[in-house]
Amino acid sequence: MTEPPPCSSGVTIEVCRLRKRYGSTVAVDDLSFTVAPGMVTGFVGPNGAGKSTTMRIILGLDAADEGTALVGGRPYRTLTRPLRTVGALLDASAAHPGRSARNHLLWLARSNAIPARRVDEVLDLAGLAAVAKRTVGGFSLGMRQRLGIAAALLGDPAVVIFDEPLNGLDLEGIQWIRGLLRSLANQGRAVLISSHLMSELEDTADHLLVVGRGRLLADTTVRELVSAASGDRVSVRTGMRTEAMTTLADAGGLAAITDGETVIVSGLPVERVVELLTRRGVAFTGVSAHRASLEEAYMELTRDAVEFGSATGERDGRDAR
Ligand SMILES: Nc1ncnc2c1ncn2[C@@H]1O[C@H](COP(=O)(O)OP(=O)(O)OP(=O)(O)O)[C@@H](O)[C@H]1O
Repeated sequence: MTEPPPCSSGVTIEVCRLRKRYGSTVAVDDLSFTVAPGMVTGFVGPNGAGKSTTMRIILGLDAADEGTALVGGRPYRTLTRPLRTVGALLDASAAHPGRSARNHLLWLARSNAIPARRVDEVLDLAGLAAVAKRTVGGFSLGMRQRLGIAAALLGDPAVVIFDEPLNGLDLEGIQWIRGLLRSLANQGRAVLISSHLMSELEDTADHLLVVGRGRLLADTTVRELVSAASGDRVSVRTGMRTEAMTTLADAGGLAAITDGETVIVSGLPVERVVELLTRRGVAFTGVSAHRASLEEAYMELTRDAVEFGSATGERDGRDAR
């Protein structure tokens, strides 16, 4: 058995050996990670991977069966004025439809001893100043997301947690949230955002926590993840595919055709591929180290997670998307 990671306190979010079951469903399975300040950490995994459950446990909305989740070194439930430590957006519809945006934020502010002027600051920051007096019931999804984010930022927290903040937004809304996340991280805050789509996080997250079936599959940077999935493969553009494949296979490479003009070979460095093709007179228009897309890297990781579920007979099909 591997040693449990140290569960020290004092920094941002620390999740340590967390487990949660709902009946026979294992939602979170021995999950450990930390979320560092000054960067955007993407929490990504297929539907049903356990992201929301983990976030709910961190925020004291659900109890773990085992393990600990600390925010700023303490369990959420022991924070006296939680909005001043951690701001969260889990559900954009969690505001009373009959209240105005401003009143919704005012009661939240009062409950955490936050001065009323901060309400106007966050309304401004979220681009809602002009609609502050309108009732939330008439808000579009994008406006509700903005209100949820305004609420999360009320207490000027060092830690920010957003569950699927880009879900269902138009391009303008997505760009706004991306810029906001970047600036929150640049201000030194720890920012944790979830998504079931890797493509959403590609240009947004600095660090990635990839989960599948409640387990941590990767704790890595975008660059490391792509480089691990790219392997030592070399991509060759050539009109002489058969000759290229024979030449490279003769030299010990494992070659495969991917599309009309591309041969991917593994087991040979770029320089050796160029040398072999040149020596045998195989014409080519390009040779480069193959770079996997982030989506490919993600698919590779989460496919393994699905296979794991299938092998143990626990798969319920939700991960197969
Ligand atoms: N309150 C609950 N009761 C029973 N099962 C639950 C409950 N909450 C979550 N689950 C189950 O736990 C697993 C993890 O769900 P969770 O919502 O945490 O995943 P997720 O990664 O956030 O998925 P999504 O991307 O769809 O939001 C799923 O199999 C889900 O059906």
